[in-house]
Amino acid sequence: MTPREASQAPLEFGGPLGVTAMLLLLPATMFHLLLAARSGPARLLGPPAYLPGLEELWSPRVLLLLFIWLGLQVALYLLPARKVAEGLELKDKSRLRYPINGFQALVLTAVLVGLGVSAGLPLGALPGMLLPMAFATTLTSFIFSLLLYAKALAAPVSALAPGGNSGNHIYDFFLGRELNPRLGSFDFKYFCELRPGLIGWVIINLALLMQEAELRGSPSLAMCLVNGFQLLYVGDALWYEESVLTTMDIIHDGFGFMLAFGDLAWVPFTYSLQAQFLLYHPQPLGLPMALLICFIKAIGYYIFRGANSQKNTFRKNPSDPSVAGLETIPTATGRQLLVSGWWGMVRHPNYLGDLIMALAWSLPCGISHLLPYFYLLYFTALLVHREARDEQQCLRKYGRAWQEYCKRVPYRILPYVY
Ligand SMILES: NC(=O)C1=CN([C@@H]2O[C@H](COP(=O)(O)OP(=O)(O)OC[C@H]3O[C@@H](n4cnc5c(N)ncnc54)[C@H](OP(=O)(O)O)[C@@H]3O)[C@@H](O)[C@H]2O)C=CC1
Ligand SMILES: CC(C)=CCC[C@@H](C)[C@H]1CC=C2C3=C(CC[C@@]21C)[C@@]1(C)CC[C@H](O)C(C)(C)[C@@H]1CC3
Repeated sequence: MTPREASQAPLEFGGPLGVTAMLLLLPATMFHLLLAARSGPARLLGPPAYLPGLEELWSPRVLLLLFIWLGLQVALYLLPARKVAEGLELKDKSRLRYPINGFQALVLTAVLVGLGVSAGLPLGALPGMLLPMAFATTLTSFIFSLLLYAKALAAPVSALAPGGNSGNHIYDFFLGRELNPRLGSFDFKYFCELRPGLIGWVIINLALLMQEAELRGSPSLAMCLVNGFQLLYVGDALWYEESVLTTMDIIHDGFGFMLAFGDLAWVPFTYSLQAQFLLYHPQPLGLPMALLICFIKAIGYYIFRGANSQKNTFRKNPSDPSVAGLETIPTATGRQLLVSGWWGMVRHPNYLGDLIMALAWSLPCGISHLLPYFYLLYFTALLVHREARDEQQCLRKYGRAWQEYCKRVPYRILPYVY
């Protein structure tokens, strides 16, 4: 790219040095967590009990399994959809079209896995394959991101993301140069964000539950709660699939290593950490505590769903009766900002609900180890950073109206605290 073409967008994630560190640290952290979960002490901090050799990580059979999985999800994505949604307007004033059939893909995957298991598919063997599977997925994400980078070299300037075109190769490879890389109508980012990793996560959880039942006669209450809560989260994401079209990932971020690795490897292998931990470290959980945890999950889900649906309904149709009575601030762009309802409580009520749910996912693992709380810690850091990125974008987009909103709603995520 010539310097003239390089975008002037401010560098994020600590610039080239920061993203180089993340390129190495993210996969290293994922493998550390996988090893720690199966080790006796299950320490989050401190060195792993051992370092696996290449023969433990590399398996052509597992790579083939991964490709079968990706192929299956591509096939389900290509099935006729109940609806085709339009994305937000792009720089060149066009709108992309997206199939809405993610929930259907989840149900069909469940049916296929169910049929497979009843025909003797050894799903309980999956937990023993997590290390080589994570290795194959990391390698695939890396090669995939290189291909995306190469593809973006031929993309028109209007197709590039605002952030991933600094001219620094490593930085742009990490953030992603092209906003919506596609092959025909197949959208790589949209597909990866919601399908193979997210559905793979619940399949890994289920495999861990089945393995626990094989080892101990029946699945534990803690394992059932973790499975149920995370299945609800994934089911919700796919049921409300259309709302992903207005997230930062789709409308702002390019598709590079961060999202490719995040979607395909990080989500299934680290988000299943609580279930991995429970397989190797069974935790007693009484009914009263289980009910309390369900209550916490329900509060988190109520806030998360309420806030996301309220904003999505408002953005789609501000005169919808469920949002028409809410107080708003007009902006110079013609759009309005909500200042009452969920979005009048804090500036990111959906993050608050998501964090409360994250707590409920860890609590069934007891309080003897820090490891199952990794997701809560990582997610807090991710959302605090994401919130700061979003606020900068909103300030650029809405100027004074955003400043007025910040004055009216002073707290970001947690009322009276942050
Ligand atoms: N589990 C996980 O790993 C992750 C989960 N998430 C979840 O994904 C969901 C989406 O998050 P994300 O994409 O970060 O952002 P949001 O859904 O919070 O969207 C932010 C956008 O909403 C609009 N907005 C902000 N304030 C208002 C307001 N007062 N009134 C109307 N519109 C407003 C602005 O866009 P505009 O005005 O242009 O519409 C802003 O850019 C969240 O629930 C989050 O918790 C996110 C990251 C990771
Ligand atoms: C540290 C690292 C590897 C960064 C990459 C971050 C990604 C893992 C996340 C960025 C935004 C995400 C979203 C979801 C999953 C995690 C990633 C990809 C999401 C699909 C989870 C389900 C939710 O309901 C959601 C659809 C709102 C959400 C969208 C953002």
